[in-house]
Amino acid sequence: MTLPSLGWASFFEEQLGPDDSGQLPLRVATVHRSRMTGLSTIGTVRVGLPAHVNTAQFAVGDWVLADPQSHLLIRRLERRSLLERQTVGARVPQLIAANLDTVFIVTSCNDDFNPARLERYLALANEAGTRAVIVLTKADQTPDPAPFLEQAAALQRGLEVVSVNARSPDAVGVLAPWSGVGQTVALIGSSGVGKSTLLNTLARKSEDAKQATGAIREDDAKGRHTTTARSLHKIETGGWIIDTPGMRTLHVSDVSSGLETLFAEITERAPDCRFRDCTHMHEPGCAVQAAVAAGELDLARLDRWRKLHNENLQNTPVETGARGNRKSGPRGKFR
Ligand SMILES: Nc1nc2c(ncn2[C@@H]2O[C@H](COP(=O)(O)OP(=O)(O)OP(=O)(O)O)[C@@H](O)[C@H]2O)c(=O)[nH]1
Ligand SMILES: [Zn+2]
Repeated sequence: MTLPSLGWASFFEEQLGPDDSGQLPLRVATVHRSRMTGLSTIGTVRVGLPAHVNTAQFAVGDWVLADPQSHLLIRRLERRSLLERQTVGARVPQLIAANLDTVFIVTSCNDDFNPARLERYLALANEAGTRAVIVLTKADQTPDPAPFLEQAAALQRGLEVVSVNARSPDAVGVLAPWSGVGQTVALIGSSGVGKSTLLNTLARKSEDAKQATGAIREDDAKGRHTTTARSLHKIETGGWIIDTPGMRTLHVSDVSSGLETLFAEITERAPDCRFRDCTHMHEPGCAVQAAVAAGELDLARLDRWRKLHNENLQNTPVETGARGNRKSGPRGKFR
């Protein structure tokens, strides 16, 4: 395996200083409570963790530098993208996957299809700094997937949407544009939509994937449950795929820029409203309501935007500085 085939790019190379020469770059492949494994040019290795290091600070897909002999962790490189989510009661967000090029938001051509839920996933993917693709599974179980494709495509400007039978090898070809050598994707979506099935179809025929997952399983042989852990799998077409645990409830917080991208047709109109703090509900001179009245904007979509926008405001921590100045933490994808 070469570093570029593992997703290494100039973005990471540029972070190396003179002191880093000779150190071993590793791509984090699995993260457990007290253990991490990484992939490198030499295969799968267990990453040595210094005493003060908590594995919760790492995500599958991270790039780290390690000592070439002992494999002891030296430092993590800056991330190009980071998919994370806030879970109820947790102080810090849960890291889902790092350095992704694409998130496959998986849903199926049946009752699971739910625009409001897909919008939540889209907000998360946008905020992570990755491209989102909607993958509609179970296309073989509906007489016509076209209405699902059409509805999904309307959820965000320029959004790419594909439909597949996740059990068919044809899915590999359909998803190939995002699964080539050096590309990394993550799967997110509700339980039962076909994420595991898709993963198996995409990763099955690759000998490398068998080796990587085989080696990791061996490491876990002493009765530890590893099925819920996320891991990096090799795709037949050369890329890497990260499975994520099913998300039952998905609350949004800290996704303001993700929502702006998602609801561009609403947020772009706001500057034309008469009042700067217009809520687009009943104010005079509201450009958004005018668009609804003119039939250019779907009222249901505006309602869903408001719900997510309010939920995000409510859940996003705002530090209050001296004299009550509102001050938020640093945002953006470089963390
Ligand atoms: N016919 C058909 N069945 C599918 C397709 N995708 C998934 N299935 C079936 O749907 C069921 C659920 O698929 P899974 O892959 O387990 O779903 P999941 O998203 O991984 O679910 P969790 O592991 O609970 O998150 C399985 O019985 C699959 O065989 C598809 O495209 N076509
Ligand atoms: Zn308005």
